[in-house]
Amino acid sequence: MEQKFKRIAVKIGSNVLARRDGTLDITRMSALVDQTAELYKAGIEIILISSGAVASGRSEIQPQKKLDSVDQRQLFSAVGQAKLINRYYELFREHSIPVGQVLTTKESFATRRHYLNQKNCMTVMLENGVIPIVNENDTISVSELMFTDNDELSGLIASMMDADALIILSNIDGIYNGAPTDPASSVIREIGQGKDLSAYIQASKSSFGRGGMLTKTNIARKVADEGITVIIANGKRDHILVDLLQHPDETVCTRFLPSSEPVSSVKKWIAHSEGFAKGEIHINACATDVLNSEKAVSILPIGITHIEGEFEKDDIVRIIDFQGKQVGVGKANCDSRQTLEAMGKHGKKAVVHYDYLYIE
Ligand SMILES: Nc1ncnc2c1ncn2[C@@H]1O[C@H](COP(=O)(O)OP(=O)(O)O)[C@@H](O)[C@H]1O
Ligand SMILES: N[C@@H](CCC(=O)OP(=O)(O)O)C(=O)O
Repeated sequence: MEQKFKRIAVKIGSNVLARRDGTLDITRMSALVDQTAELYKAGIEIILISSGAVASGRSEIQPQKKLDSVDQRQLFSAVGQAKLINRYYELFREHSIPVGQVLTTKESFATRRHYLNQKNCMTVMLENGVIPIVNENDTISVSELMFTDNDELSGLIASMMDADALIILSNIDGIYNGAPTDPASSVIREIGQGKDLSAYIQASKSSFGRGGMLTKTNIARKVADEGITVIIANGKRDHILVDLLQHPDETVCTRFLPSSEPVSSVKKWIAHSEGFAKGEIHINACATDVLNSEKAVSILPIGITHIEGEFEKDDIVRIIDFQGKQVGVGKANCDSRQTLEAMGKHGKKAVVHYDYLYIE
């Protein structure tokens, strides 16, 4: 087998694992496990991000009274995740491959300490030949602080674990250049950097999914910009995983071409931490120009016009240009009070150092 990728993250969407009636499609799951085992035995390190907890719990339990959406998610995922991981455990055991469960929440990515702790957990699993099977801990996730869907989670995991590729398996062959149901539409096979896809994406999403194609494309672009190949393919197609790696040219999918410029590990974390930003740093036209140039520059007080919000040193802040457009995300080198004091002055230390600045 061609070994272009040494480490891959594979996201298996709810719709790949759920049948039309919401029950777990064991045949599909078993086929995907067989393929994962084949790749594993060929020496590829694999991290699975698997949805399906809510979908598999739904068919297991009939609530006594009508439940609101939060109660439903908590109840179904508590029951369903146990069922899901048990299935994976049994199916991988037939290949003598150990697996481990990693349940996480969005907040666990907020601080660098938590982030590195999770990274360490999965690194030690991979070093010991264990396949991590990751899902959101839906039982304790707070609605406002949930991942948009598991596409977002899979992007974070691929980035955190420095994967060479992220394969997102959905119930569709890739991104169509029109409505997927329109016979005139076809799958876009390759997407280069900076391509705007918004005109193609329909608001529709599949029956058990949470995010839809728009989140998939946004995440895919961001992750590819960090130098990771992203592939969107149909998890319901037989042999898809192995085909994608063995016969990439003949296998229908959408491939986001990765940036050739490497992004440091800490910048990857910052790039995905935007949701935790505590404040905004507004910069003037001159600072915007320098930031957009090829040069490696930090945000200095002289280029700052004003700030929004209160932040501490090491908090995540958004960088806003003179036209009000967000141009980046960074880790503050000082708190908001010190920034206000230094703002507009020459010869002061950087408010966001280049090493902790991710330009979009
Ligand atoms: N241009 C497009 N190309 C492909 N799929 C699209 C497009 N626009 C909208 N979609 C919808 O996105 C769905 C897949 O996203 P989603 O429901 O989030 O799946 P998953 O549960 O696998 O994450 C497809 O089933 C399709 O209905
Ligand atoms: N954590 C949830 C997955 C929710 C979700 O957004 O799934 P998906 O539509 O596959 O990205 C579950 O296991 O049911």
